[in-house]
Amino acid sequence: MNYTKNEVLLDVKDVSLRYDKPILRDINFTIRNIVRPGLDQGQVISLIGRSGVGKTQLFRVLAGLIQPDTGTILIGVEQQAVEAGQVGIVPQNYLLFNHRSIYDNLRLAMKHVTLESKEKDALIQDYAVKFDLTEHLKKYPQQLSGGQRQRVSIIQQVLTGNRFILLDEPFSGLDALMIDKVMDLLGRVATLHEWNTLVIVSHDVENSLAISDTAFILAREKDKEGATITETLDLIEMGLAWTPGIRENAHFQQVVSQIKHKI
Ligand SMILES: Nc1ncnc2c1ncn2[C@@H]1O[C@H](COP(=O)(O)OP(=O)(O)OP(=O)(O)O)[C@@H](O)[C@H]1O
Repeated sequence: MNYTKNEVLLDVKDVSLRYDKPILRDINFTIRNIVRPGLDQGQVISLIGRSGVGKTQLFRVLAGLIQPDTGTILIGVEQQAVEAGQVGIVPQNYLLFNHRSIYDNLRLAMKHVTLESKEKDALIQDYAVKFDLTEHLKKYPQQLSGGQRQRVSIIQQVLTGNRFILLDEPFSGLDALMIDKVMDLLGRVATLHEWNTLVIVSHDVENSLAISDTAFILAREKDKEGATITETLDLIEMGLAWTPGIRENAHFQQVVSQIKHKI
């Protein structure tokens, strides 16, 4: 596979968080800009851990929504400390306004984008065609299925212009067909711009690994409190990244089963 990993896009250093007990401990990882000749290849990273391990807290820290007790999160090529609003978030209960149409929801997402009104409209129409939403633009969120709402929610974050998008459990509550659709969508979002970086927080080992170039396993170590990164999987080096149909691959299934035993 012909690629290089260049500048740092996300640097998480010594992050810890505690409430009445330690939740996150010594979280350290770096995401670099992957460059593939002839492609706008973005980054897709998974943080995988079992229920209750601290994924949602890490999600909130990475999004700048809560301050960790120690550590720093630097984002973008400029490596600035993360602040709420700089990172697109797709939480489990998608953030859509129910009293506004899908078009208006998307339009609202572009509030701070410096484009003329006509250009914003053209961009929405363009994304709607690209991502199968044209027939839904006039509808209201409640008239859409969960999977369709999720697609709108992801596109909404793309339209804000944020290069980083954090997704909390993007596969939960979706049937197999919808999972394939969201995988396809995420893969396409990741190739819209080389700096686009998707960070998936999930307990779903198989689907998370299938879409990622890198995965970090979040778990508790024996006799230690608080979750930390216990393993890093470089799926590119393992020959398991960027391959459609990878879930059928025997080596991939072996890796999935090993990770399921470790979390
Ligand atoms: N405000 C809080 N005060 C005290 N403890 C909290 C608070 N919020 C979360 N916790 C604890 O932090 C731990 C991690 O919670 P978190 O929601 O991050 O887990 P999770 O991995 O996202 O789980 P799930 O997949 O089930 O949502 C849990 O033990 C939880 O009880």
